[in-house]
Amino acid sequence: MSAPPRVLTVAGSDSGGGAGIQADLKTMLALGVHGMSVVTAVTAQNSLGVQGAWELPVEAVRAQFRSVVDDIGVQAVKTGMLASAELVEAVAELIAATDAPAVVDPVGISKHGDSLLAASALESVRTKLLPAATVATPNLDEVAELAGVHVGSESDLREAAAAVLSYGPRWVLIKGGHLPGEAVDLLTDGSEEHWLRAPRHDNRHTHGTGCTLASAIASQLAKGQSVPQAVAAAKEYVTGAIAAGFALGGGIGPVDHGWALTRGTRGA
Ligand SMILES: Nc1ncnc2c1ncn2[C@@H]1O[C@H](COP(=O)(O)OP(=O)(O)OP(=O)(O)O)[C@@H](O)[C@H]1O
Ligand SMILES: Cc1ncc(CO)c(N)n1
Repeated sequence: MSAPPRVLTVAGSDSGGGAGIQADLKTMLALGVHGMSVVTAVTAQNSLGVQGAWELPVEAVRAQFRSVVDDIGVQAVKTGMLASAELVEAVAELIAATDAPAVVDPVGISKHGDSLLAASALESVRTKLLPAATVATPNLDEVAELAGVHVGSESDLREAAAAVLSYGPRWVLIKGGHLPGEAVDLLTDGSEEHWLRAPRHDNRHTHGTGCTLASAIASQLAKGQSVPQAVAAAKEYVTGAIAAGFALGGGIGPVDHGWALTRGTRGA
């Protein structure tokens, strides 16, 4: 049997299983690629928030990356929580030296407002990580932090995209998920523009949406799709996962990564 496309996530572990490395690997399984991981940090996390976070040494991150790339090879890379300036710079160097496309989710804070990136790392994200990205996928808080653009409505998304593109990613996907109304995102490379729209699901169980979307894009790129095709397919997948999100613990539950695999199989 031929091997499936291989996708590598470079991200933090979420002990609750809804975001981070765990969301990435589940998404990759659901989309038919072989998922692999470089762990950058370990978080103690659940539906209520982040109770603790510990970074791995930069050497451990480099070694994991080299082990995967030198032997197994990758068709796409996704980055998520990178925690510190030192890790951001090391990962930026590693992905810039790899031929595979890189989807960079510039994770800043969790849905509960817990910081997952040191303030001192923002400049390295702007000058080292974003230039190495094939697609950068900031949410509205990350656009404000990185580029100083405050998006209050859909009409501000173009300005936000232009500001992020000025740091050098090939494409940017601005996620308008935090705006009221339709869930609208803008994908552009500065010449083409693609507006992605989905109905807003009135479901508070949205832990892991951003990680899931970025991993889905990387999975579709690894299968050989173009960036606009990969983003459209990923948007469809994350919308289904949000619609099926479920309550766990006492706070915000996860999206359902397996929604398309398990329909009708969750009974007794
Ligand atoms: N309630 C919702 N209904 C439908 N789509 C949504 C909803 N909330 C977010 N989305 C979509 O989910 C995707 C992820 O966007 P979002 O803005 O939630 O990412 P994020 O803030 O980075 O997530 P995370 O919580 O993982 O950091 C986008 O395509 C967005 O439009
Ligand atoms: C480890 C990790 N990465 C990313 C997110 C995104 O919010 C999170 N909550 N936790």
